Amino acid sequence: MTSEPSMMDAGLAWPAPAKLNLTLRVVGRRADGYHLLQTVFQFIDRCDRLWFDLREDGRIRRLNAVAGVAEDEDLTVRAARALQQATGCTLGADIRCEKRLPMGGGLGGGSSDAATTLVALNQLWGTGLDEDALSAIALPLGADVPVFVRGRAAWGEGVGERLTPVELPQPWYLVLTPPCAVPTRAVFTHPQLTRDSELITLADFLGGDVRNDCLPVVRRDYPEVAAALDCLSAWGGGRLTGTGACVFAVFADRDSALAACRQIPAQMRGFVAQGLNRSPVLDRLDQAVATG
Ligand SMILES: C[C@@](CO)(OP(=O)(O)O)[C@H](O)COP(=O)(O)OP(=O)(O)OC[C@H]1O[C@@H](n2ccc(N)nc2=O)[C@H](O)[C@@H]1O
Ligand SMILES: Nc1ncnc2c1ncn2[C@@H]1O[C@H](COP(=O)(O)OP(=O)(O)O)[C@@H](O)[C@H]1O
Repeated sequence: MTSEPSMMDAGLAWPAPAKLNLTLRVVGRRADGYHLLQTVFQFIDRCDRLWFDLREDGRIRRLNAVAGVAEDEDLTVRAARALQQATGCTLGADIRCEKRLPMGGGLGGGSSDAATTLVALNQLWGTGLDEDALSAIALPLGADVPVFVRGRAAWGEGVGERLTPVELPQPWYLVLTPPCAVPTRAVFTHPQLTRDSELITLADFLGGDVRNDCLPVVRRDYPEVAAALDCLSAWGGGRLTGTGACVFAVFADRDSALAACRQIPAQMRGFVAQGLNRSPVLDRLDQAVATG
């Protein structure tokens, strides 16, 4: 079990934070198969880290390997190319990404890497797109990418692109990372997935209406996730983020989260992190703007 070091340790890196879905209701399905959701996104201070070196020759290269992800499929590379295409920018970049967030974990790491690439290169290339324009490029890369571009905790509707910023408490979370990946697509194509949850309002969520419609099918098909959920039963029960595999419990302060963390069986992996209503990528952008 680990706790996140301060962002001050990140040097010149650009952070790509994880998100948690504090609730996730599947309320319908579009003609193209995408599901309509009601969800609440909050960031946590656990991040991938990215570095960008500009190139004059227009090439986009990924310098690190990512297990199972070819360079051309990497969301950082796709994001950079999408920004080039949208703006006609002739500059390129060498991209290095230190992966710290599990893939297929429901923490949105790949989506966050893509968003950080858009935000960083828009600044470093001087392409000058505003947040709305960047979000429009973000959405085709993944339903989760716009919330990371906007960088504010949000009530999300549609496929997750209709975002209303929300100010939430910023508690501490114990996040368990079961040793399995749950592909988002596998959950959304599951015949037993609930797809007709009643619509609620943000006020209902704030009043305690919290659920994740993906949980029953994920719990049943992934015993590693079920074990992690059971581990958190002593702390009010585990909750699933996104389509999983990661699960979390909520704590009022860091010490209680760390104390719970110490009681988790040694073979169970996880970490303690704080909820954030503002993404650290916005602070890094401010810093880049201030230093030119
Ligand atoms: C479910 C959520 C909740 O935050 O998170 P994750 O568990 O993936 O982190 C997201 O909506 C995921 O967003 P993201 O991971 O960007 O998904 P995408 O790449 O756009 O879609 C992956 C696949 O999931 C399905 N999909 C995704 C989103 C959605 N609203 N309806 C869907 O049916 C589609 O089949 C799509 O081919
Ligand atoms: N830079 C990247 N980091 C993580 N995953 C990536 C990346 N580029 C592409 N992917 C693909 O996106 C998938 C979803 O990754 P991720 O966003 O981390 O999980 P989730 O959608 O469950 O939150 C991965 O399984 C991988 O195939």
